Amino acid sequence: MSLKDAAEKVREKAYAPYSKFKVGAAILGQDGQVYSGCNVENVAYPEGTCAEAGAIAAMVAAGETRLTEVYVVADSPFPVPPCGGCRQKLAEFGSPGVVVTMASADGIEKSMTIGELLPGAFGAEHMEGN
Ligand SMILES: O=c1ccn([C@H]2C[C@H](O)[C@@H](CO)O2)c(=O)[nH]1
Ligand SMILES: [Zn+2]
Repeated sequence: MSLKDAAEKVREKAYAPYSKFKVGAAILGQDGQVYSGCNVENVAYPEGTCAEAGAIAAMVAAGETRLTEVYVVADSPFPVPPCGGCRQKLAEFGSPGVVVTMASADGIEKSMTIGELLPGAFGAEHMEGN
């Protein structure tokens, strides 16, 4: 299944009774497998998790820790970029050149790399010597 199809399919499973904003994310692992996740909200609002985090958790649980492509879709009039926390999470497992495609519900797409989404990222190199 394509990343687009996987993201659209998992978006239908999103649990978003509070924001009513359903998001689906699919990532391609270096192993060639597609991993997907949706946002899962909670009545204690800060405990909700993003779609990207769910997809990353599925990938790591399957034993893969590198991602090579990302697709995110939301029920929005225009493509929605990952939140700040998800940018950092994506940067943990993907190189700066990895392309993140964001899509609106009616198929408008915008692509940016992880490096563009998170310039000047905090990384392991900043902790050298510790
Ligand atoms: O890239 C994004 C942006 C938002 N959300 C979720 C979090 C929350 O459940 C809802 C509204 O912010 O959308 C994601 O899953 N991914
Ligand atoms: Zn997020």
